[in-house]
Formats: sequence, C-alpha cells, structure tokens
Amino acid sequence: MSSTTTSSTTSGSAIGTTPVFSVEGLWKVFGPKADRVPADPELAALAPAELRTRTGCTAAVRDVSFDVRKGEVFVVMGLSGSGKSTLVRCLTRLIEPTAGTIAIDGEDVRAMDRTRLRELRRHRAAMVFQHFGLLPHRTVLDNVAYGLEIQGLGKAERRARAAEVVAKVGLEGMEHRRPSQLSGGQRQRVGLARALAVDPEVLLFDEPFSALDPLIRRDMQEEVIRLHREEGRTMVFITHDLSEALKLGDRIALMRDGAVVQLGTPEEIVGSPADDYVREFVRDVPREQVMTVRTAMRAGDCGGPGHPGALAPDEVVADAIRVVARSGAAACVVEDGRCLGVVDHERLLGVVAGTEPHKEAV
Ligand SMILES: Nc1ncnc2c1ncn2[C@@H]1O[C@H](COP(=O)(O)OP(=O)(O)OP(=O)(O)O)[C@@H](O)[C@H]1O
Repeated sequence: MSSTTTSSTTSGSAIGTTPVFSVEGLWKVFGPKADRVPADPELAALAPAELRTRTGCTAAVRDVSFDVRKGEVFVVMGLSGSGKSTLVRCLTRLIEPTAGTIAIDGEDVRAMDRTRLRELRRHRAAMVFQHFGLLPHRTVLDNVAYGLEIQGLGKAERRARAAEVVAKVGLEGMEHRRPSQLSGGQRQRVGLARALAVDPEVLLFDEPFSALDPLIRRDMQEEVIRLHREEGRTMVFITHDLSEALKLGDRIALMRDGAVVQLGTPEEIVGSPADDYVREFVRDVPREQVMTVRTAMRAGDCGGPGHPGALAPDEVVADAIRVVARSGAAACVVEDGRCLGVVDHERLLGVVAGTEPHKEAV
C-alpha cells in the first residue's frame, strides 16, 4: 500500500513471509449435491453456464489457493458476481466451504468447533461491512464498545478503549451521537472503529466504501492507508473498483467466475497481465502511477558523486518524470547508497506508452 497509488514498500510496514491465512484448493458450490462438483474432475472443469445447466449448481469459488501474509493489504477484486464476498466469508466460515483447506496461523479453520469459530470471528478476524451493522439506539461510543462488551471487558475499561479508537478514526467529539445523527462516511468510521476496538489480527473489509460518495470514499481510503501505516495490521479488502484495489493493495487477487485469474502486486497486474481478460481490465490504468522506477530503469551507473536525481527503486514513474523533467537529465536509481541504474526520458515515456522493454532486459 502506498502514499500515492501503489508500491508496496513505501508504507514502511513490515510485511512478513508467515501467512496469516493460508487457503488451498478452496471451493464453494451453491446448489443440489454441491459436494460432487469439486470431487468430479469432469464437473469441476465445466464452464459456469454449463455447470448450471447440467447440475443446477453455481461454483461461486472454484479451486482457489493463496496466502495472506502478515502485515499486508490483500485485495480481492472482481466484477459483481465473481465470488469475492463468498470467498472472504469462507475464511471465517460465515459461509461453509464445499472443499479445500483454510488455515489461520497454521490452525485448521474447517476443523474449528463453534466456540473456536466464535473466537476467530470476534478476536482474530473482524469484519467491516458495507452496511455498518450499527445498533441504532446506541451512541457512537457504545457501538464501538459493543464488541468489547461481548468479550466480557468491564465498563470503564471498554469505554476507555472505545474512546481511544473513536479518536483514532477521527470521530472525536461525536462519541455521544447516535448513528442517525451521522453522515454515511462517519457511520463507516464507526464500523471501522468497532472492528478495530477488539484489536483483531486481521481486518476483513467487505466493500466498505462502495456506498459512499467519491470524496468521502477517498477520505476513507486515506484513513485505511494511514491506519495500516501506523499499525501494520493485516487487512483483506474486497472491492470491485480497480483504482481502489491499486491504491490500497500490496497484492491483488483478481477474480473471474469464482477463480483467481491473477494474483500479484499492482505493478505485476498492470505491467504483466496474465491473460486478455486482465489486460482488458487494466487497459485504462495510468501506468505511470503504478509502474515503479525499478521496472523503468536501464543498466548503467550515474558515475557522478551524490547520485543526481537519486530516486528510490520503489518510487512510481510519475515521480521520476517530475524529477527528470525538472533537471532535464537522467536520474539515478539508488538503494542503500548504491546506484542500481538510471532512468531517462526515453525509458519513462516507454512506460507511459506501454512499450517499455521487459525488466529482464535491464
Ligand atoms: N446463497 C447463494 N445461493 C446461490 N448462489 C449464490 C449464493 N450466494 C452467492 N451466489 C452466487 O455466487 C456467485 C458469487 O457471488 P458473490 O456474492 O460472492 O460475488 P461478488 O463478487 O461478491 O459480487 P458483488 O460484488 O455483487 O457482491 C454469484 O453467481 C452469485 O449469484
């Protein structure tokens, strides 16, 4: 997640390699005798329409595997009906998977009993919904404290913690209002605060901002970026909006008809689309906002002392264009004081035009 439009490393958050969620061969099939679909290679291979005709079943999630790494913002993106909500609800078994394995910190989620599942949803993987789910007769503070009440925390302690989180999401001074006295954006902040209050290991966002108007939506996206930068909390974020996915995601799983068609960083998805579907999906993305200097640079050493321009490899091309346009000369790409290569007008224009030579050519 980045301060501009992409780049996973500019946030300063430490993304580890230990998966929080580990998903393997996951299926969710709706319809009669759903179990037989993943179990039968012939049925499993059918296209969605044919599967429906032959069996009356819909494979909302089909054979999906991925890891969510500690500290990352993992975005699940796709058009309406592609399976995003079903997939994310399967992670905590709000929807029961048909086949496959799901682990959180190595623990088998499908083997959890009801108590353990409740614990998972309350403490470890809290969900922020699009429709807030706020209690109308409670104040902001009491809505936020609600999850802590369920956890059995004493009144004074939960109010103190709730006040802290309310301030964190920018709602100071509104503690005693009721949800009806808030704007849509403010209600979404309450929903976010309520999820944060229980200090979950992972926050799951189900299209939380899609009902908000564009400016408030942008504010909320900035809020998520800020929270992530400050806390480094692992987040799984569903959206059907590509620019939101590129802005927030360290990695994006792009879904189509229940399957993940590509999983990668924003730069990988925009720069190396896996197929024509993805290529078409990202066609209008301003490439200079997503592609990094590391991809744009060519071999070479600036030679000079002080590394003229001195761009970090993870800066986006748009920033490099500003530097090169201002100085009129090629800029040096520097990491740990070492010159990795240089970017010049030609390379930068190549990225904007989508004609840049592939990275390996550097
Ligand atoms: N309870 C259900 N019974 C039958 N089919 C379902 C059920 N829930 C979802 N589906 C189907 O599964 C597919 C995936 O739905 P899902 O809601 O996960 O998609 P989505 O990508 O989240 O869509 P949206 O962005 O519109 O919320 C769709 O074809 C949907 O019609």
